Amino acid sequence: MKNKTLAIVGCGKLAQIVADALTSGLLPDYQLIGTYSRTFDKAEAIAQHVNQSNPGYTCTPVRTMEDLLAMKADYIVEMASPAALRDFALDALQNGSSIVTLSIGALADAQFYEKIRTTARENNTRVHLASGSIGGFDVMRTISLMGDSSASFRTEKGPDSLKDTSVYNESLQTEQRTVMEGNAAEAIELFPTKVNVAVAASLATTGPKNIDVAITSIPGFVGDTHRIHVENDQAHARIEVYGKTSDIAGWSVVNTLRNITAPIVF
Ligand SMILES: NC(=O)C1=CN([C@@H]2O[C@H](COP(=O)(O)OP(=O)(O)OC[C@H]3O[C@@H](n4cnc5c(N)ncnc54)[C@H](OP(=O)(O)O)[C@@H]3O)[C@@H](O)[C@H]2O)C=CC1
Ligand SMILES: O=C([O-])CC(=O)C(=O)O
Repeated sequence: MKNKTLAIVGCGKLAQIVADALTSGLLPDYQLIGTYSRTFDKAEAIAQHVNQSNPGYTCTPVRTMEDLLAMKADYIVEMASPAALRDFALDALQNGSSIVTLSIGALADAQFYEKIRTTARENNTRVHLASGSIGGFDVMRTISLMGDSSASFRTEKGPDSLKDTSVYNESLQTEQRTVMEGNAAEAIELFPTKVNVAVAASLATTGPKNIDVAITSIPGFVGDTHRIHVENDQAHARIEVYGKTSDIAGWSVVNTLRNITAPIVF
């Protein structure tokens, strides 16, 4: 039975994975009621896709964020960018919509994080951080809860995925190089849409300014490998996730939505 309403912000590649999960029956508890994207045609394409797959289904593409908020969906799935999450999240939470987000980088800003936390609590809404291209939040949180811990985050990627960034130059096509070293707050500043995972791991462990982050470019490498290491004097965990594409991040949204309504929760 469809007892939760859903809206999507950001109708790109990963939104298509969620739309396909809806039409293939993997999200039976949700009714997609609205879509919004910077480019209206993309919001329309996702809405048409779900409407056509199920006669009688009504998902409405909208032209503004205000129109989407007015739908008061139970859950808004954000798959646009950290900047987009910053723009609408507080209004959505005040308006009674909970959020499932992939653009966790926005929460590296401690003041924004705190505003989100208090607004969600005051309005009885929640923000679900999808595991995205990593995972293991449970063990990261558990070890961090136990007491003094340290955490590191290492990413290996191919040079092509850095092409639209300030660290890119042609020499990366032939030379392996660590293009960024610092913490997660610095990483998301340098790569505003590409290292949500580093911020997510930091929030689950020692915080954006206290996790040691390095990003290495490897010639010819396809996809991303993320390695997280968290430890205290009692426990020690290593999490390694390889994604050939970012599809795993779209699927993690499907998994998060299923967990929200599941009788047995992982
Ligand atoms: N946590 C994680 O592991 C991961 C997180 N991500 C996050 O997910 C986001 C989406 O990824 P992906 O689907 O691959 O990217 P795409 O570029 O394919 O899709 C993003 C869509 O969002 C739209 N959009 C961008 N900004 C806004 C805005 N302010 N308001 C409304 N719509 C907007 C885009 O614009 P338009 O409609 O004009 O095309 C585009 O259609 C990434 O930007 C990143 O922040 C991605 C991968 C992994
Ligand atoms: O897909 C990935 O490997 C990571 C990514 O884009 C992000 O964290 O935003």
